[in-house]
Amino acid sequence: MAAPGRRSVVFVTGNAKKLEEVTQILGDSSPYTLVAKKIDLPEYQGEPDEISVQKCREAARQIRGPVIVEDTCLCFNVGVLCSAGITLTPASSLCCSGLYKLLAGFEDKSAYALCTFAFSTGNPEEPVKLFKGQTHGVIVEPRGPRDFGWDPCFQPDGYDQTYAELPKAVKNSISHRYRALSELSAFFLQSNPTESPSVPS
Ligand SMILES: O=c1nc[nH]c2c1ncn2[C@H]1C[C@H](O)[C@@H](COP(=O)(O)OP(=O)(O)OP(=O)(O)O)O1
Ligand SMILES: [Mg+2]
Repeated sequence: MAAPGRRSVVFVTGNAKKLEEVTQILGDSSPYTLVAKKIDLPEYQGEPDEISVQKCREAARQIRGPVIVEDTCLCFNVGVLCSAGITLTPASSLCCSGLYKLLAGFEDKSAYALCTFAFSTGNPEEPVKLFKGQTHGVIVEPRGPRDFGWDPCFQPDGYDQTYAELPKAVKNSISHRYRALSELSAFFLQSNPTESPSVPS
């Protein structure tokens, strides 16, 4: 239930761990309330921006109103295979140890997690807005709990623990998702309340 005076917007995701983190990061002080809707959206292919726009348009079509989606990619910096780096979406197609082995032959184990939130007003004529966050790190042999995707094999720069080993509060204060959510929150804070997203409660 949305707090009085606070705007609500539907967040479409099929990933419970993602939703859990988003809820923790936003806390009580966020300028909007997310109303979660569990829908498995298609896994689009393409550049991260394109994927997010397509995903958001489809979510808006289904919800018929203002909607947010989020897409996360793990991007590798190995320049040898492809100058633009390789992007795997979704990372679930590769288990964590597979991910490490994939890079075994490469000296460059650097990578970054890229999170993109996409917002649609629900009007298909209006452009989808994107809000992005990146966290740089290295791919390591998996360490820590294996309950969230590639967390055990991503070690953020400046830390000697993987995302999976770090306390949740620490991951949530440096993560790709945290950074992208800061951008999204700034947008909602700035946006004119009369034009801001709202859904019937
Ligand atoms: O912080 C993260 N730490 C580790 N792994 C993560 C994280 N965030 C996403 N992931 C995994 C889940 C999925 O295997 C892939 C992204 O795919 P992605 O399409 O964004 O997520 P999803 O399909 O699970 O949920 P959704 O319904 O929101 O599309 O990377
Ligand atoms: Mg997905």
